[in-house]
Amino acid sequence: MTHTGPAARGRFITFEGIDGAGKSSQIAAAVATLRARGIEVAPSREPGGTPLGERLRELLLHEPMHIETEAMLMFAARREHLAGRILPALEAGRWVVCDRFSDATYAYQVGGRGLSRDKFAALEAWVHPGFQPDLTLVFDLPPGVAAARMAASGADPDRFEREQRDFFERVRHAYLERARGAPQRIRVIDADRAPELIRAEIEHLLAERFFA
Ligand SMILES: Nc1ncnc2c1ncn2[C@@H]1O[C@H](COP(=O)(O)OP(=O)(O)O)[C@@H](O)[C@H]1O
Ligand SMILES: Cc1cn([C@H]2C[C@H](O)[C@@H](COP(=O)(O)OP(=O)(O)O)O2)c(=O)[nH]c1=O
Repeated sequence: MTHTGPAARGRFITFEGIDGAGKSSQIAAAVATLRARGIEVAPSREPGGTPLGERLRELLLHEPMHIETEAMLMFAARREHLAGRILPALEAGRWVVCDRFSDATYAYQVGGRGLSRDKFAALEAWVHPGFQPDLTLVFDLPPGVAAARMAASGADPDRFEREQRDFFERVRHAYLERARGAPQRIRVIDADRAPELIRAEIEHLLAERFFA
Protein backbone atom coordinates (compact mmCIF):
# COMPACT_ATOMS: atom_id res chain seq x y z
CA MET A 1 0.00 0.00 0.00
CA THR A 2 1.29 3.47 -0.83
CA HIS A 3 1.87 5.66 2.19
CA THR A 4 -0.21 8.81 1.76
CA GLY A 5 -0.03 10.34 5.25
CA PRO A 6 2.13 13.30 6.20
CA ALA A 7 5.87 12.82 5.68
CA ALA A 8 7.83 11.74 8.76
CA ARG A 9 9.63 14.70 10.26
CA GLY A 10 13.16 15.16 8.93
CA ARG A 11 16.27 15.08 11.11
CA PHE A 12 18.46 18.01 12.00
CA ILE A 13 22.20 17.31 12.03
CA THR A 14 24.83 19.93 12.86
CA PHE A 15 28.61 20.05 12.43
CA GLU A 16 30.75 22.05 14.84
CA GLY A 17 34.37 22.74 15.65
CA ILE A 18 37.02 25.44 15.58
CA ASP A 19 37.86 27.14 12.28
CA GLY A 20 40.00 24.88 10.08
CA ALA A 21 38.75 21.68 11.74
CA GLY A 22 37.79 20.18 8.36
CA LYS A 23 34.00 20.35 8.58
CA SER A 24 33.30 21.53 5.03
CA SER A 25 34.38 18.48 3.04
CA GLN A 26 32.94 16.10 5.65
CA ILE A 27 29.58 17.87 5.46
CA ALA A 28 29.56 17.34 1.69
CA ALA A 29 30.38 13.64 2.21
CA ALA A 30 27.65 13.21 4.84
CA VAL A 31 25.09 14.89 2.58
CA ALA A 32 26.07 12.52 -0.25
CA THR A 33 25.77 9.51 2.07
CA LEU A 34 22.27 10.51 3.15
CA ARG A 35 21.17 11.25 -0.41
CA ALA A 36 22.44 7.82 -1.49
CA ARG A 37 19.90 6.40 0.98
CA GLY A 38 17.15 8.30 -0.84
CA ILE A 39 16.81 11.03 1.78
CA GLU A 40 16.06 14.59 0.65
CA VAL A 41 18.70 16.76 2.29
CA ALA A 42 18.88 20.54 2.64
CA PRO A 43 22.47 21.58 3.44
CA SER A 44 22.79 24.94 5.18
CA ARG A 45 25.09 27.04 7.32
CA GLU A 46 25.18 29.56 10.14
CA PRO A 47 25.38 32.42 10.36
CA GLY A 48 23.45 32.43 7.09
CA GLY A 49 21.06 30.06 5.36
CA THR A 50 18.53 32.75 4.33
CA PRO A 51 18.96 35.97 2.30
CA LEU A 52 18.78 38.10 5.46
CA GLY A 53 20.97 35.64 7.36
CA GLU A 54 23.65 35.86 4.67
CA ARG A 55 23.62 39.66 4.98
CA LEU A 56 23.99 39.36 8.74
CA ARG A 57 26.85 36.90 8.13
CA GLU A 58 28.72 39.53 6.15
CA LEU A 59 28.45 41.95 9.07
CA LEU A 60 29.32 39.30 11.65
CA LEU A 61 32.44 38.12 9.84
CA HIS A 62 33.79 41.54 8.94
CA GLU A 63 32.46 44.39 11.17
CA PRO A 64 33.91 44.94 14.63
CA MET A 65 31.06 45.03 17.20
CA HIS A 66 30.22 44.67 20.89
CA ILE A 67 30.21 41.06 22.10
CA GLU A 68 26.50 41.21 23.01
CA THR A 69 25.65 42.69 19.61
CA GLU A 70 27.54 39.77 18.08
CA ALA A 71 25.62 37.22 20.17
CA MET A 72 22.25 38.82 19.40
CA LEU A 73 22.99 39.01 15.66
CA MET A 74 23.98 35.33 15.66
CA PHE A 75 20.61 34.52 17.23
CA ALA A 76 18.74 36.96 14.97
CA ALA A 77 20.17 35.18 11.91
CA ARG A 78 19.24 31.86 13.57
CA ARG A 79 15.66 32.99 14.24
CA GLU A 80 15.28 33.78 10.55
CA HIS A 81 16.93 30.51 9.54
CA LEU A 82 14.63 28.44 11.77
CA ALA A 83 11.48 30.18 10.53
CA GLY A 84 12.42 30.47 6.88
CA ARG A 85 14.26 27.26 6.23
CA ILE A 86 15.05 24.75 8.99
CA LEU A 87 11.59 24.15 10.45
CA PRO A 88 9.72 24.15 7.09
CA ALA A 89 12.23 21.61 5.71
CA LEU A 90 11.98 19.32 8.75
CA GLU A 91 8.18 19.48 8.68
CA ALA A 92 8.19 18.53 4.99
CA GLY A 93 10.32 15.47 5.80
CA ARG A 94 13.61 16.83 4.50
CA TRP A 95 16.75 16.48 6.58
CA VAL A 96 18.78 19.58 7.36
CA VAL A 97 22.56 19.25 7.61
CA CYS A 98 23.91 22.49 8.97
CA ASP A 99 27.43 23.89 9.30
CA ARG A 100 27.11 25.26 12.88
CA PHE A 101 24.14 26.17 15.13
CA SER A 102 23.76 27.36 18.75
CA ASP A 103 26.63 25.24 20.07
CA ALA A 104 28.85 27.58 18.03
CA THR A 105 27.47 30.58 19.92
CA TYR A 106 28.19 28.79 23.18
CA ALA A 107 31.74 27.92 22.07
CA TYR A 108 32.70 31.22 20.39
CA GLN A 109 30.71 33.90 22.20
CA VAL A 110 30.60 32.33 25.70
CA GLY A 111 33.84 30.31 25.59
CA GLY A 112 35.90 32.47 23.25
CA ARG A 113 34.68 35.97 24.08
CA GLY A 114 33.32 35.64 27.61
CA LEU A 115 29.59 36.30 27.06
CA SER A 116 27.70 35.37 30.23
CA ARG A 117 26.19 31.88 30.25
CA ASP A 118 22.91 33.34 31.50
CA LYS A 119 22.62 35.69 28.53
CA PHE A 120 23.41 32.84 26.15
CA ALA A 121 20.79 30.63 27.85
CA ALA A 122 18.18 33.42 27.67
CA LEU A 123 18.76 33.90 23.93
CA GLU A 124 18.68 30.16 23.28
CA ALA A 125 15.44 29.78 25.28
CA TRP A 126 13.92 32.68 23.38
CA VAL A 127 14.90 31.58 19.86
CA HIS A 128 14.48 27.82 20.06
CA PRO A 129 12.83 26.70 23.33
CA GLY A 130 12.92 22.90 23.63
CA PHE A 131 14.49 22.47 20.21
CA GLN A 132 17.97 21.08 19.58
CA PRO A 133 19.64 19.18 16.73
CA ASP A 134 19.00 15.41 16.62
CA LEU A 135 22.74 14.87 16.28
CA THR A 136 25.74 17.19 16.57
CA LEU A 137 29.26 16.24 15.51
CA VAL A 138 32.00 18.28 17.15
CA PHE A 139 35.29 18.14 15.22
CA ASP A 140 37.98 18.26 17.88
CA LEU A 141 41.65 19.01 17.21
CA PRO A 142 44.48 21.15 18.61
CA PRO A 143 44.20 24.79 17.47
CA GLY A 144 47.79 24.68 16.17
CA VAL A 145 46.85 21.93 13.71
CA ALA A 146 43.75 23.83 12.57
CA ALA A 147 45.79 27.05 12.14
CA ALA A 148 48.36 25.24 9.98
CA ARG A 149 45.56 23.87 7.79
CA MET A 150 44.04 27.33 7.36
CA ALA A 151 47.42 28.89 6.57
CA ALA A 152 48.08 26.18 3.96
CA SER A 153 44.67 26.78 2.34
CA GLY A 154 45.74 30.39 1.56
CA ALA A 155 42.20 31.78 2.11
CA ASP A 156 41.82 35.30 3.49
CA PRO A 157 41.07 35.06 7.23
CA ASP A 158 37.85 36.65 8.55
CA ARG A 159 37.36 38.41 11.92
CA PHE A 160 37.12 35.09 13.81
CA GLU A 161 39.88 33.30 11.91
CA ARG A 162 42.28 36.13 12.82
CA GLU A 163 41.88 35.36 16.55
CA GLN A 164 44.90 34.06 18.48
CA ARG A 165 45.62 30.51 19.60
CA ASP A 166 44.32 31.07 23.17
CA PHE A 167 40.93 32.16 21.79
CA PHE A 168 40.63 28.86 19.91
CA GLU A 169 41.78 26.94 22.99
CA ARG A 170 38.84 28.47 24.89
CA VAL A 171 36.45 27.75 22.00
CA ARG A 172 37.66 24.15 21.85
CA HIS A 173 37.18 23.64 25.58
CA ALA A 174 33.72 25.21 25.52
CA TYR A 175 32.70 22.74 22.80
CA LEU A 176 34.02 19.83 24.88
CA GLU A 177 32.22 21.13 27.97
CA ARG A 178 28.97 21.47 26.01
CA ALA A 179 29.44 17.92 24.68
CA ARG A 180 29.84 16.57 28.22
CA GLY A 181 26.51 18.16 29.13
CA ALA A 182 24.63 16.48 26.25
CA PRO A 183 26.42 13.19 25.52
CA GLN A 184 23.45 11.66 23.68
CA ARG A 185 23.16 14.51 21.21
CA ILE A 186 26.77 15.63 20.81
CA ARG A 187 29.47 13.27 19.54
CA VAL A 188 33.09 14.38 19.60
CA ILE A 189 35.11 13.36 16.52
CA ASP A 190 38.92 13.28 16.57
CA ALA A 191 39.51 15.62 13.61
CA ASP A 192 43.32 15.31 13.74
CA ARG A 193 43.25 12.28 11.43
CA ALA A 194 43.18 11.51 7.72
CA PRO A 195 39.94 12.61 6.01
CA GLU A 196 39.04 9.00 5.00
CA LEU A 197 39.09 7.85 8.63
CA ILE A 198 36.89 10.75 9.72
CA ARG A 199 34.49 10.08 6.87
CA ALA A 200 34.22 6.39 7.80
CA GLU A 201 33.49 7.24 11.44
CA ILE A 202 30.76 9.68 10.44
CA GLU A 203 29.13 7.13 8.14
CA HIS A 204 29.20 4.63 10.99
CA LEU A 205 27.68 7.16 13.42
CA LEU A 206 24.89 8.09 11.01
CA ALA A 207 24.10 4.41 10.35
CA GLU A 208 24.07 3.58 14.06
CA ARG A 209 21.95 6.60 15.02
CA PHE A 210 19.40 6.72 12.22
CA PHE A 211 19.40 3.46 10.27
CA ALA A 212 20.06 0.69 12.81
N1 LIG B 1 41.43 15.63 7.90
C1 LIG B 1 42.16 16.60 7.33
N2 LIG B 1 43.51 16.54 7.34
C2 LIG B 1 44.26 17.53 6.79
N3 LIG B 1 43.74 18.63 6.18
C3 LIG B 1 42.40 18.74 6.13
C4 LIG B 1 41.54 17.73 6.70
N4 LIG B 1 40.26 18.12 6.51
C5 LIG B 1 40.31 19.30 5.86
N5 LIG B 1 41.58 19.68 5.62
C6 LIG B 1 42.03 20.93 4.96
O1 LIG B 1 42.05 21.93 5.97
C7 LIG B 1 41.52 23.17 5.49
C8 LIG B 1 40.28 23.57 6.33
O2 LIG B 1 39.24 22.64 6.10
P1 LIG B 1 37.70 23.09 6.06
O3 LIG B 1 36.93 21.88 5.67
O4 LIG B 1 37.56 24.33 5.24
O5 LIG B 1 37.48 23.42 7.61
P2 LIG B 1 36.24 24.11 8.33
O6 LIG B 1 35.09 24.07 7.38
O7 LIG B 1 36.02 23.27 9.54
O8 LIG B 1 36.72 25.49 8.67
C9 LIG B 1 41.19 22.94 4.01
O9 LIG B 1 42.26 23.43 3.24
C10 LIG B 1 41.08 21.42 3.89
O10 LIG B 1 41.45 20.96 2.63
C1 LIG C 1 27.07 30.16 14.01
C2 LIG C 1 28.21 30.89 14.66
C3 LIG C 1 29.42 31.09 14.01
N1 LIG C 1 30.42 31.76 14.61
C4 LIG C 1 31.68 31.99 13.87
C5 LIG C 1 32.57 30.78 13.74
C6 LIG C 1 33.28 30.97 12.43
O1 LIG C 1 34.54 31.58 12.68
C7 LIG C 1 32.41 31.95 11.66
C8 LIG C 1 31.82 31.43 10.38
O2 LIG C 1 31.72 30.09 10.44
P1 LIG C 1 32.08 29.11 9.21
O3 LIG C 1 30.94 29.09 8.28
O4 LIG C 1 32.52 27.82 9.81
O5 LIG C 1 33.33 29.80 8.51
P2 LIG C 1 34.08 29.35 7.18
O6 LIG C 1 33.04 29.24 6.10
O7 LIG C 1 35.05 30.48 7.02
O8 LIG C 1 34.71 28.01 7.50
O9 LIG C 1 31.38 32.38 12.55
C9 LIG C 1 30.27 32.28 15.88
O10 LIG C 1 31.19 32.91 16.42
N2 LIG C 1 29.10 32.08 16.55
C10 LIG C 1 28.05 31.41 15.99
O11 LIG C 1 26.97 31.28 16.61
